Amino acid sequence: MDGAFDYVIVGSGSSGSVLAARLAEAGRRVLVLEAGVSDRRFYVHMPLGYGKLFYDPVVNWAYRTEPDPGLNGQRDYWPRGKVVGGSSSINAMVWIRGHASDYDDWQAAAGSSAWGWDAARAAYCAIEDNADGADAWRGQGGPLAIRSSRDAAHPLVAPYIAACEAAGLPRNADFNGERQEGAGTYQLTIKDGRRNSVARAFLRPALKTGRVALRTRAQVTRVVFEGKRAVGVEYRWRGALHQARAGEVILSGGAINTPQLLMLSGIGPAADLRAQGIEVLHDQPNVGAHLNDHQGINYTYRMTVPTMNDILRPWWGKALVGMQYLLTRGGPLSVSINHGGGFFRTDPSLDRPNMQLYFQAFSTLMPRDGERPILSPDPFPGLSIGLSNCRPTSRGRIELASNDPFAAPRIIANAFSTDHDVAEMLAAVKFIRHIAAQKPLADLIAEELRPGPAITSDAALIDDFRQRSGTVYHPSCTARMGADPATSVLDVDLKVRGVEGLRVCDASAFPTLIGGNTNAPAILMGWLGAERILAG
Ligand SMILES: Cc1cc2nc3c(=O)[nH]c(=O)nc-3n(C[C@H](O)[C@H](O)[C@H](O)COP(=O)(O)OP(=O)(O)OC[C@H]3O[C@@H](n4cnc5c(N)ncnc54)[C@H](O)[C@@H]3O)c2cc1C
Repeated sequence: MDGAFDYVIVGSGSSGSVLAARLAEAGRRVLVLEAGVSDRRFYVHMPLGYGKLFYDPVVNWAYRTEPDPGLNGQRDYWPRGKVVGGSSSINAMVWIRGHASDYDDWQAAAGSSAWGWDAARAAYCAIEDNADGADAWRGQGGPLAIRSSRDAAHPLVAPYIAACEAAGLPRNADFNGERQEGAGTYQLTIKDGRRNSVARAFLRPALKTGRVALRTRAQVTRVVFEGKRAVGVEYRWRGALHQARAGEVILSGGAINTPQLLMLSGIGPAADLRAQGIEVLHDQPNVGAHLNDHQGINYTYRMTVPTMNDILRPWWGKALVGMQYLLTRGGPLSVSINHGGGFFRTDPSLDRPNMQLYFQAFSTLMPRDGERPILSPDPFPGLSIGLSNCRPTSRGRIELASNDPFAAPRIIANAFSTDHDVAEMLAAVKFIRHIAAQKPLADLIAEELRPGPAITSDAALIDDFRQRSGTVYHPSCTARMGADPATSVLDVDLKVRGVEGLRVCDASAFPTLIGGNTNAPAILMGWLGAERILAG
């Protein structure tokens, strides 16, 4: 497999698979090395298999953060896909582009319209095959099937949206349309009742061209350099170390593994590398820095009417929905866990939403440390209204814990480490209660279970979200792109500054965190990244 490739891409995730497909489409020969396993697994394809994948170490890096003072000293659990398709093969399938102005922020950081909203919008329209058809905002005919959860929505979604309206949040039929703010249902990367990962939509068709080779269970251990030029990678496959050479090396290992791999290859903060016994090739303090992630929390209610708990918990219900799924590819197992959602502002003077809502017509009162799968529904009718912040100001970092490439890096999340993030989350959780207090939803609620009616003061609410919140799985910016060499790792063409022949293309390259879920922007990164790479 050595020698004949124009590019070697490390990781087949949201960015890497799209990049591979686009480079192959342009006639280039690409080798994709993926540390994880094949995605040909039932629970990857069945949308509600999400819960089964959440803690499964076979398909999941299953990271733990360092004890986080902002989360009352707890170690948060950070799942990441370790499987073909990367995190797009284990995620909750919500398709959100983010706010248009997020891409103005990218343009400003990159100093180039190549990453601005006009470019992003055109790319999204080309990427999408939206079942609702094309309009000024949506695309149709692209490789990635998107469909709204509207038609399969649980009966409780309607009272939820009506309650949001009563709370002052208008109904919104398309969060990816002209206006992000409002309440409604999500668009999902689901096709014919099956998860539509990047493996399904991009990589598998690309493999058929014969210009892309994929090696699974192949974990890259370092980039191989001749002088300061990257000429290939070293990887472990079937118990032995191998080398793959290519014209260029592109790291698409995600926001945790890419900075780890850069540091293992001698690119990172010099003192930290030396402390691990790694020879410094290029001193780059921004590698692993600027870690940016969304924090989320659920408020959980006992209902007076049936929720999905009532059908998903009993054995006969499981059998029923299982049969329904196998026979028709429909029913509760064919949808995302997120039945509804929304975006709102905690302060009307803000110029864009700063909070995202998730409505789930079931409850799990999920424990933090995985003693129980998250889809083990509670033995009563329950539902959850969750939210996460859009643009937190807290910053964490990724550090090497050791120079062993098979050891997990240290994740220092630093959640809620700024007064800003605490204040806006406090305002946000109060708004959840405001929604739940509105008719017609309020009439269906028996009681608030978490945090519970005893938690009312600001101090108690803050302590509650420090205790119960956690990542919503969107770590980004740890090898970020930017026009300013003093504060970024990559130039506008995604090239790693200070060396030759090496680029990064994944969520670690985001200049700033997008206000919404990160699969769409990671796919966009692969799509637009291919254009930068093909331009030279
Ligand atoms: C549980 C969960 C739920 C989520 N829900 C949503 C959602 O509903 N909507 C949404 O938009 N986003 C969601 N996300 C986030 C979104 O999926 C990610 O932001 C996005 O997939 C990241 O893309 P990426 O290309 O940066 O990395 P990934 O997709 O994670 O890909 C990285 C790939 O590189 C491989 N790799 C890493 N290191 C190496 C190495 N050394 N050698 C070889 N291969 C390597 C990994 O195994 C992986 O396959 C969720 C994420 C998770 C984990």
